[in-house]
Amino acid sequence: MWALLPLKRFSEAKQRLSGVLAPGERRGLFRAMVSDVLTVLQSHQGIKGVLVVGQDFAARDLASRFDADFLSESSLAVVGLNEAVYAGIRTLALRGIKQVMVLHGDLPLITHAEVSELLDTHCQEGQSSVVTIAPDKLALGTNCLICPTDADMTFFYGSNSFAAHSKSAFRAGLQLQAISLPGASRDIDTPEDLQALLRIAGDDRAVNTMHYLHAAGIAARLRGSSAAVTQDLDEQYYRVS
Ligand SMILES: Nc1nc2c(ncn2[C@@H]2O[C@H](COP(=O)(O)OP(=O)(O)OP(=O)(O)O)[C@@H](O)[C@H]2O)c(=O)[nH]1
Ligand SMILES: O=C(O)[C@H](O)COP(=O)(O)O
Repeated sequence: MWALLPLKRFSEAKQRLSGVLAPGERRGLFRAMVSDVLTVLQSHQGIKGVLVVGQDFAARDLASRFDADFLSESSLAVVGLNEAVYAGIRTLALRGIKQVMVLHGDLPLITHAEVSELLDTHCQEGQSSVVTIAPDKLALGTNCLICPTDADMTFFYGSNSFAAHSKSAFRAGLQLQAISLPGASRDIDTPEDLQALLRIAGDDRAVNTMHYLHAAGIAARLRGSSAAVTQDLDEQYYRVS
């Protein structure tokens, strides 16, 4: 099992946080969140390697710091996230890697135990015919997805991608499993997500991200902001197949 981490140009990352973060802060936060994800992946025995598919030097640099392989999008004729994911999976397939976990860089709360749970769930169901998805907290997006690298999957990252990937798995003749993972379900897209992160992070979760948010003064600024309305969603555990 390899992990595939698509990363867009750092200067363009996290646009939805533009209202509360300066451009440099968005880059800094993105870098810290990706570092948290790479820390978990690199220390996990079940993940044999990580391939970063990226667009700029910042992504290449981060990949090399975490001993991940790097695939430059400029060397490929691809446009956008879905084509980048497809190209990354093809690259892994050509190397003889059979299974891939695609995940996003904005999941600083993902834990080692959650990766284990995702892998165990996927592996116990005959890996070659199953797609396993850990969606976001509203079960709309696709935060982590495991599939065989030779699966005939079309990718639909964007709005409502969880439903679209479920259909894609069905069309490819694969069984879909969905698993709710509290940390991995919390991608950090909006100011409200950042507020929630500041409330719930702790222990050994999101270490780089929390350090950055405090060091850059963002935590203090956001905590003082009365504008943000925060609403915690149930972190209820569910599993469907
Ligand atoms: N390699 C690659 N990764 C991408 C591309 N577009 C998005 N990503 C990555 O895919 C994940 C989801 O991306 P988006 O939701 O589009 O962007 P975001 O930066 O998380 O948030 P917004 O800018 O607020 O939309 C992030 O980890 C991005 O870095 C792309 O064109 N190429
Ligand atoms: O399909 C998805 O899950 C989205 O492309 C993920 O990105 P976001 O959660 O950062 O919007």
